[in-house]
Amino acid sequence: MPEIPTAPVLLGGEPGSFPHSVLAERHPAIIRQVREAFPYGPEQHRALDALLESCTEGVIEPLPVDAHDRDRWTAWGLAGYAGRCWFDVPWLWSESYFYRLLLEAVGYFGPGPWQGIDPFRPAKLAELDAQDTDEELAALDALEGVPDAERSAALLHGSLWGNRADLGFRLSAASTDARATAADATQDTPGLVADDSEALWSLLPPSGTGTLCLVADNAGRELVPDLLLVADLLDHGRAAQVVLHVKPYPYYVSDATTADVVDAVRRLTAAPGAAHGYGRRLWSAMADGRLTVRAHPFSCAPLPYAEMPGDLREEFATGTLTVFKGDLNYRRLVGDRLWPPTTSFADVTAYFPGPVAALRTLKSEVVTGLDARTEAALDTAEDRRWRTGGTHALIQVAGA
Ligand SMILES: O=P(O)(O)OC[C@H]1O[C@](O)(CO)[C@@H](O)[C@@H]1O
Repeated sequence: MPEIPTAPVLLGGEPGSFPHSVLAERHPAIIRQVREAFPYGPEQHRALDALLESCTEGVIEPLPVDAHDRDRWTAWGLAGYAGRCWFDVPWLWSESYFYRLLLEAVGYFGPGPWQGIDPFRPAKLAELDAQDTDEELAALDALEGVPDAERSAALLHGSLWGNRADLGFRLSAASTDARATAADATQDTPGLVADDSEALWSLLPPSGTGTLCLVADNAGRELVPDLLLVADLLDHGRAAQVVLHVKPYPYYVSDATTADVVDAVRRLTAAPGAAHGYGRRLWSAMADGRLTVRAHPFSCAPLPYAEMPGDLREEFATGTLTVFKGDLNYRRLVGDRLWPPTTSFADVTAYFPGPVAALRTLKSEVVTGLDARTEAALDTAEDRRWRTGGTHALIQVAGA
């Protein structure tokens, strides 16, 4: 029997560590940002005050008794974690539950007039409306007439590096330039620390029969290039069907929901030039069922994908390829553990029920599948910053 590798689960308790800074600094900053984004009433301000106190100095509070998803969270570990310090439980769990309680505080789950109002929507829309987005869309015109393989590769890289568009990440990266280009990687270290793109293309041949499951990450300037890639794969027969997995409710600040997919497709259809054509084709693909959107509750679970429920496992099993976008999905795919970076990506994703790929910029310390030379070069050039700075990326594939 093959040995299943393991490594310590990331916790948030060590002062000075990256997870600790997320819990101690990023979460209070997110509460501030949300408070300033809407003219909330006194009840919501009081609830946000209470959450701030709880998540910085208090303990994990249970959900209200009438919460619609109390049983689900109990099954996801709340029963064992309620009453414990936020910093002492798995980092993935405390981050995830923080977003659940933030939505509770602003009345997102209702009942009441604030039900369904996404507290992160103003930031998401600002990003979609930014001039940078216009420029990125205008650049699509130059791809018209380019050979298929070249255009598809450009769109794959657009989707990959689009993962830097993460509004939560930028709250902590404000002092650095989180939008810096791939050329930021020093001369001795590659922008792409692993590149299995050939294996990825081999799983999506232009035969027109495959189903791609794309597990989306951020809305706005990540989702737009994801959708452009989807349109390209459908247009050129590399996928007959695409299932886009989004979050059932706002999460990790900028994670995409169905409303964000609608905004992104509308943004494309309203654009001039080639972008408009991509938007129209996506619209048609949604209308005739080639592109469907899925919002499974487990997409917002505080658990690794190794613990996914049977229905989701069956769904992924039917896909020709499942692509996980972004840092958080990567953490959940490989388990949120401090792996030695040379741990095999194939070994840690061996539980997955079909071919699987990760497209991700590195924004947390979780990484697998590097070769020893690359790891050593990165450590020498950048100490540990390469793991969290968002300036490096990877394309990894298993089960090809
Ligand atoms: O949007 P992404 O790429 O999933 O990144 C989420 C970010 O949030 C974190 O979980 C920290 O809050 C990091 O792992 C990552 O930087």
